[in-house]
Amino acid sequence: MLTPTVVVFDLDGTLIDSRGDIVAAVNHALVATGRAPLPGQVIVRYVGDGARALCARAARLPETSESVEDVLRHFLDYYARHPLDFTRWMPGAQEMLERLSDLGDLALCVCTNKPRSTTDAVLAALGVGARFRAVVAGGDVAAKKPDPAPLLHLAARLGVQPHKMVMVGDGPQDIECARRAGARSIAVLGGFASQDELLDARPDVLLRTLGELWDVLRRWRDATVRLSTVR
Ligand SMILES: O=C(O)COP(=O)(O)O
Repeated sequence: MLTPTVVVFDLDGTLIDSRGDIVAAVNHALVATGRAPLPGQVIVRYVGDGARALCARAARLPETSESVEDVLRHFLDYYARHPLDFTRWMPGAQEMLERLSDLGDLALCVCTNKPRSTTDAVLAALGVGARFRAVVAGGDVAAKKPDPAPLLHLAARLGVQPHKMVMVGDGPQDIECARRAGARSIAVLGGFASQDELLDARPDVLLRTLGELWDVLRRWRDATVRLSTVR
């Protein structure tokens, strides 16, 4: 087993708790297009497959319907203006990012299905854009997670083999994307997916919070050092 050199984070539900802002933006879009707002706990169940899928599910439209465009436009416009009204770091996320950045020899990246405009707005508002070597957002490549394409795109951009990457995420989309790309996967509880959904996705490791990530990476690193000494 090789030590990972690239740690790729999912954004929504993994690094940030963005539920409040997503719900506010969806409800703004629903009302602006003449629809009734939905309870927050209904909307959060629709998150994970990108903004178009989210808007379509909330507006009860097929994703291919042209009417989704209107809802999506209102959603994106509102979210770009309100990226951080309610959004907070997930437990342990900010400290873990700082600790891993200080290590210096790991490339940190983001791979999110969130659209590029809202991803940029949120990372800029949090003041952490510069911590990431690369960010791939929804729409940057043709397919979204769970397709392996976004992660393979990152691997090519960084010039690393996918098996040297680890994808850290709160959704089955993240785990499947990692497996299909040939990367390792770490699931974190507390985000948008339930524990059962995450277990069904068969991650390599399941964490309660991001605070536990350090130990996992250290153990992989120690195991690699021991193996190379044996050889
Ligand atoms: O916007 C989404 O659908 C989910 O975004 P994520 O990939 O960062 O979880």
